[in-house]
Amino acid sequence: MLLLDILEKKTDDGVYIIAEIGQNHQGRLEVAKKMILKAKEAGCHCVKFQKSNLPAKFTRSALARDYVSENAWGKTYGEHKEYLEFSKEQYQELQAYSQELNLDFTASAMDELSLDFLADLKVPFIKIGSGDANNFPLIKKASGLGLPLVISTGMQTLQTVDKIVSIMEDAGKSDYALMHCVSAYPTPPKDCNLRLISRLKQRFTNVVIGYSGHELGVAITQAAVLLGARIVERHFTLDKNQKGSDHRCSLEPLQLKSLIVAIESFKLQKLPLEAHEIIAMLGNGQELEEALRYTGEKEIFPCELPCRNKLGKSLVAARSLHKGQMLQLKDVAIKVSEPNGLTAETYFDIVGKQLTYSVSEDEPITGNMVQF
Ligand SMILES: CC(=O)N[C@H](C=O)[C@@H](O)[C@H](O)[C@H](O)COP(=O)(O)O
Ligand SMILES: C=C(OP(=O)(O)O)C(=O)O
Repeated sequence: MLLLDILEKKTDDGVYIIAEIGQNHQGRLEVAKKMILKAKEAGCHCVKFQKSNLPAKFTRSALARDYVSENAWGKTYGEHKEYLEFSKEQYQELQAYSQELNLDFTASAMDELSLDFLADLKVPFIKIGSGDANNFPLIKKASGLGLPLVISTGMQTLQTVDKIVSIMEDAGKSDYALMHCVSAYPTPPKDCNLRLISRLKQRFTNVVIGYSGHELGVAITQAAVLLGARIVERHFTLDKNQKGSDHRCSLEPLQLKSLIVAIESFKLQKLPLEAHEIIAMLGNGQELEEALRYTGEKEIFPCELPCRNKLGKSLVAARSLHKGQMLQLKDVAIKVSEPNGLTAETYFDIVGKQLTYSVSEDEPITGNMVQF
């Protein structure tokens, strides 16, 4: 598999291309199959889905909230997400179909139960999406499965990325990649911050760096490869005008194919190029200049806040907790919560701290509830 060859540094040739089908299948198995076929025809190496166990990923109130949106597939957010989830049998069917086409098949594991589900399915690698990049217990568990990992870093600080790398080091794991990602749909060119790819490569010299892009078009992703990204992930759609939150920033089959043809024409051994060389080569003017401008250290960008508020993970009570109690790890779960609680990266910081309020099971733990 090309991904393993890249992760094990056995080749400096080839960029591994992931078509992120995600939830662009509209909840329909036959659409998902058609997308797999089209991704193969476009020249992708892998098709990827998103796997959630809803009560494990979301709190009850996050699932019960009204989802008033033109992209909603249900009245509540829970009904919407349920509509978009495939069953185990459907996953097996999609996996078998991808295997027939000689295409890697995987999904992002959006909670610990989904991680077990994907490991049982024997996927070739596990994707950890940006929403879980600060979910350290999930990442720790993933690092112990003996499967390669591709970890996105949208909506996170450099400190969080450092922590991911230290979890990998503690697990003795080298077959993993970090993806530069900005979680805004679509990401404006000025927020793409592509130079962070070079920054990540300098800081983590032994780690393969990739790019998971949410911008419009293909030029910025080509630039990411010219900066040295060895794995590319883009959302994929049969038609950008369909209902659904991700279609607009997705690539249609012809666009995806044009991206892959362009990447295949690059002389990878001569990379990375400097920003001015990339602009001269791709000639895409202002958008590319904006995307290649260094706008500072890796941090949570303002354009990512809507996504972080909606899908970022919080600390919640794993059981009923009482005022005065000293918190232990087993008391705390990590979920998307409505409203948000303390962000997931504070998980290990709250051990041994005293609760100043009682909290019911599945309710968020907020900063004012803990004596720091
Ligand atoms: C951060 C993250 O998980 N992002 C994913 C991957 O990029 C997205 O596909 C979301 O699942 C999608 O945008 C959610 O849309 P809605 O809320 O309409 O189901
Ligand atoms: C959220 C995901 O990806 P990214 O953070 O790379 O957009 C995902 O793969 O589910």
